[in-house]
Amino acid sequence: MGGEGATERKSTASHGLPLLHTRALMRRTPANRVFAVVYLCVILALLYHHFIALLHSTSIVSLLILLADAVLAFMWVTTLAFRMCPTERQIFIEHLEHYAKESNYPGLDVFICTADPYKEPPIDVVNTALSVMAYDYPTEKLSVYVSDDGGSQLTLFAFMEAARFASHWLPYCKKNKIVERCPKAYFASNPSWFPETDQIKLMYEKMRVRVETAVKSGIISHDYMNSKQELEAFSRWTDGFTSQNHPAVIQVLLECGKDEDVMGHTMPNLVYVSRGKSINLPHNFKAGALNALLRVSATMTNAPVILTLDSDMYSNDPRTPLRVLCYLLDPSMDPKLGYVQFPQIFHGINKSDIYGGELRHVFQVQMSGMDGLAGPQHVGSGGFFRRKIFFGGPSETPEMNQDQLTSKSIRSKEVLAMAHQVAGCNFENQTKWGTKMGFRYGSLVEDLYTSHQLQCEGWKSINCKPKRPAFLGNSPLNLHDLLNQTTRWSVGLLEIAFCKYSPIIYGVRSINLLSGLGFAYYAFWPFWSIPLTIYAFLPQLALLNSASIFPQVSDLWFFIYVFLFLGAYGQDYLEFILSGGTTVRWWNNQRMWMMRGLSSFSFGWIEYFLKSNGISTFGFKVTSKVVQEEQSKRYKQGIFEFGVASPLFLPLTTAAIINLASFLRGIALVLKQGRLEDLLLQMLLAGFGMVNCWPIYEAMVLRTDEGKLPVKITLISIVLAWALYRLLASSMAF
Ligand SMILES: O=c1ccn([C@@H]2O[C@H](COP(=O)(O)OP(=O)(O)O[C@H]3O[C@H](CO)[C@@H](O)[C@H](O)[C@H]3O)[C@@H](O)[C@H]2O)c(=O)[nH]1
Ligand SMILES: [Mn+2]
Repeated sequence: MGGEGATERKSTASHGLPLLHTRALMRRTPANRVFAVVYLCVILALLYHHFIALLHSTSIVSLLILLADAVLAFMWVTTLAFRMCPTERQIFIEHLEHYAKESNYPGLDVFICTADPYKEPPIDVVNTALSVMAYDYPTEKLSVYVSDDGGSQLTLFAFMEAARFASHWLPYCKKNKIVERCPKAYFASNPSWFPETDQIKLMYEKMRVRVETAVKSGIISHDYMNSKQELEAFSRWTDGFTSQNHPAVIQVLLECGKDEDVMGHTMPNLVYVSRGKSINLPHNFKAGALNALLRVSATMTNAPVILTLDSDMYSNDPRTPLRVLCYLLDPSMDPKLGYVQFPQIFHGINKSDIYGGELRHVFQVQMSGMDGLAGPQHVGSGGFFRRKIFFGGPSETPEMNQDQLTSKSIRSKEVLAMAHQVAGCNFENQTKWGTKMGFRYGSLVEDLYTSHQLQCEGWKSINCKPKRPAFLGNSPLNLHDLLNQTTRWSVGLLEIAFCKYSPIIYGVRSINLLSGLGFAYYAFWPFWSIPLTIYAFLPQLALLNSASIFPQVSDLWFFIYVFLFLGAYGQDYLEFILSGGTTVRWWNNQRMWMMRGLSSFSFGWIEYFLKSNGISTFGFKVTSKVVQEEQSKRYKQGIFEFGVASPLFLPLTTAAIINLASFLRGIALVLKQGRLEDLLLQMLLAGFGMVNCWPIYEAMVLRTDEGKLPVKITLISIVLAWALYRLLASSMAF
């Protein structure tokens, strides 16, 4: 919301220099606070009503409804974190020159993670790397480290190609002041033409074809190797080498001060790292990869500032590091500031965002809310950290000494030997890595888990939300991938909710009450499945059995229900729209919230129990960034993609059938017995469910394309729906 906040009038800081940044509470804050008080009173009244009703007669139905409403009330309380102090900030990059010369800028080490050359095409990872290598930042201060958890020669090969192309691309961008520095995005955007444009485009295309051909065929032609050194690099893929079991491979592809671009300027460092892995040792997924990079980079450049990026999150603005400096170089900044977080913003999402993939609430609304407290959580990508925050709390960590770094070449034997040692699979044994140091182990959602613990140690963070997105990434463009991703998150979030650092116990005490609640909101995300499942099935099953379970229209409590529903939905809608969203996207977003609730969150619970009891090992399944053409066509048209016979769809289809059947039954009851008064709420609910389920009915009966719902799933869910109906009818629940 540009300009919503009343920005501070003051234009100079107390030391007389022009301000680097300002902050202000959003204008909606007082309204949010008043509404919260009113809403809280109504929630309490409803819970009191339930409680009294329970004293008179206890049934499974009344207990379940109480449970659902209690969880809803709890989740509402946690959202206070986002609504009490929503904050906006402004940055003045043009004032930076008053504070520091370029030569005094801190070093910046960029970490890019990739894990699978078939799900994350190496050419895309290369694009991400090129986009940050071309940052408007002093080149000698910039290093890019790529972590390849797939341990793949294909990725190394792609980066050798990238290093060569970079020597043309970087000077081209800087000379022509290109804003779009991710080559793929640049060439797709119909760029303005410069004398060298055609030539550069041809080079890019050649590189792309070589890399893609290598990935397709699995063969890396030696004809492309320019030096003996490059050839030798591949000799480390010996016979026993697998992605899960191999020694560390580190290859310096570009060295600052040694390698030059075609104009004779130095290049930034570019280092390929595939940390050592052993099938007998846990590797802790992305958190493990990032910790290996923390150590490897410490042996080489040890920059005081670190940027983490996912393989698909390319830079969309070359001046992003300067924005961060506006905070880090401000002498009046709170020394506890540990990291600056940019929201994740996605490209390629269809107009109506059918899968709610933009996560607008998280990135555009809630992070601004947390910004007014101790600061937003880290979201895995687009976080600029002070390196020292990974080594202790703000009071324990002095500024790191940069002089200890030798001036040795990062290609020297000593440095490389050290780097290989710290990237080995055994290095972390009996150390504090993952517990007190680096990214923390113990949750599949390592970003939330780590940032929560960092804030508990006293570190603070800032949300940076420039108009032009700093980074652009991929969101799953297929329903099954999206539900799988949410299931993984659910497992990781429950690991946080139930660990000894649970935000609801530890966080609320260590950070502050509201921030703790904000972290709890995410950790307890899978809890949405409880009220959503109850409200998607119970009133409808009661309706099928002709039983009324809600107050009559003439009853005051009827209006309480209506107020609570409209109040929550209305506020949610307003926040979505005020942050720049559209009504259609909001509608789809709430639909996906229900779908996630019924499917992913519930499966997340199951996986979590299996995992925590040692029955199964649920790992980090990387989301695929490749989509088939037909699928992508349907996605662009806004058609839901089912296609596979996945159990993840079963709760959705079963709910769709039950809501439809109960709505029809309700109509019959109204027509035959005139029972609109006592069944209205249930009918409204079933009707609302039906409208939301429309794409499911379509996929069940109307569609013939590959993305329709497999008949098997429809049949199983009919049986399930029937069984549920019979079960409840016979259990005398009503
Ligand atoms: O063993 C692994 C698994 C994954 N990754 C990397 O982790 C990143 C995120 O993986 P992705 O499959 O894209 O997961 P998402 O669910 O899309 O990621 C979101 O959720 C993750 C936590 O679950 C965060 O780490 C991410 O930053 C956040 O974007 C990618 O760059 C992967 O290469 C690894 O490096 N090693
Ligand atoms: Mn991702």
